Amino acid sequence: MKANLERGSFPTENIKINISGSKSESNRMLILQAQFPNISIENLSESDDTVVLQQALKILKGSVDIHHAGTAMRFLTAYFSAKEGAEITLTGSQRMQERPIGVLVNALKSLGADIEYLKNEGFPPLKIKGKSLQKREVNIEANISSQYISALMLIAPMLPNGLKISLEGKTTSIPYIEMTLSLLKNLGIKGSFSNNEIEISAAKNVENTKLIVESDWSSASYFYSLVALSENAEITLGSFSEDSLQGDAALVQIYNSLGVQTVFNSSKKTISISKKKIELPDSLLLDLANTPDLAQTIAVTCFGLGIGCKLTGLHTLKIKETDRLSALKNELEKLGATIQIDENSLNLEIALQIHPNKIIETYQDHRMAMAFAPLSLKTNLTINNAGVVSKSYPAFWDDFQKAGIKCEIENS
Ligand SMILES: O=C(O)C1=C[C@@H](OP(=O)(O)O)[C@@H](O)[C@H](O)C1
Ligand SMILES: C=C(OP(=O)(O)O)C(=O)O
Repeated sequence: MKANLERGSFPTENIKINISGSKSESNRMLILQAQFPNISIENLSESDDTVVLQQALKILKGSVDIHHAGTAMRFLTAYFSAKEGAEITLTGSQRMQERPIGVLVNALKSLGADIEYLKNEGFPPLKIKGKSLQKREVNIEANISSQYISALMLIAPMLPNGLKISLEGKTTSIPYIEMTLSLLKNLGIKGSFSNNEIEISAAKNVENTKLIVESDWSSASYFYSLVALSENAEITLGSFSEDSLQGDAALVQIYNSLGVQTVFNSSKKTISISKKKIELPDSLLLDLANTPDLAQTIAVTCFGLGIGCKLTGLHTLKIKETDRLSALKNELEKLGATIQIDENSLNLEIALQIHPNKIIETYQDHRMAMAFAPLSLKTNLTINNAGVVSKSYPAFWDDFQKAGIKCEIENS
């Protein structure tokens, strides 16, 4: 499937788009609901990553293919390890088999888990035999992926004595750890996170609780980019609130410096984002270690605006759906950008023009497709394998068209 995007101006009248639930919140809540079936969940994410996790939680024995879903892979590895009677082979896409999981597997093994590598040491597929994990203390390297830490936190209530997790090195993607802690606390489970130490209590049951998933701020980023690249547009997005659990709500501040103003309507749970005329910086300097999923959106917005950016804290990007730093460099260069990357940063220079009619490759990464789409306000472009968006945002192309973007979807 290809998306052919025709250069067009984004209309100024108010458009309302409802974005589905956050995949990060949804996938945590599903793991908690598997432990506490009296929890109900509203506004669950429609993402492939959530659907695949929900399906996997229905079985206790057999084989599960979680495709490209990182959180599902990491959370299920921990969950099945601690689930007595589980006998599961956990595998995923070719790329998933290249995304490291050794740090989490070692931590679980040190707690007593029975996990075997079926191909390469340190990587999926895994064979897991669930059992009661008796130990209560674990050390883990914290600078590779916060998902390993959230995975341990999510199973802590299942352990007889809860869990004390000591984090080693510089912790990355911290807001995702805080999100996990907040969700546990919402259920009345005791927990704390300070000075590189996390403690979570055991819990046999929790009160009947309705959890409402806030919509996905990472998905909202593509509309922020659209508004930033427009002449004069306003768009209303639901359902969002000012006290989000998602670190990517940092968009509000980041895009403010790119000329996008956000107004919260707390009674309707919506945000209205609109273009305001400001003097743009020549170059934007940002550390994205807390918000790695925004890196592609921001780099492409800066390129489209004709400003530079220096983005740091990007050391986790190489092990995501693709090597996102190389993918960004390749595709932005096609469009005329001058860009340097290293292990953890990206430097984009000011571009004076954008080459038209280019074909953007997506590297099986949903965020490559969605991050480049708003550039259609500046040039004609084609996005290859545009269906990748379903990993986090299946309705993306429909919503994009609803927003007034001229887009022809070619099924091939
Ligand atoms: O816990 C989560 O829901 C996530 C954590 C982040 O990963 P890392 O901690 O690996 O950076 C983020 O990139 C991913 O999309 C979702
Ligand atoms: C990195 C991502 O997801 P995951 O690691 O869960 O596959 C993402 O959605 O950008």
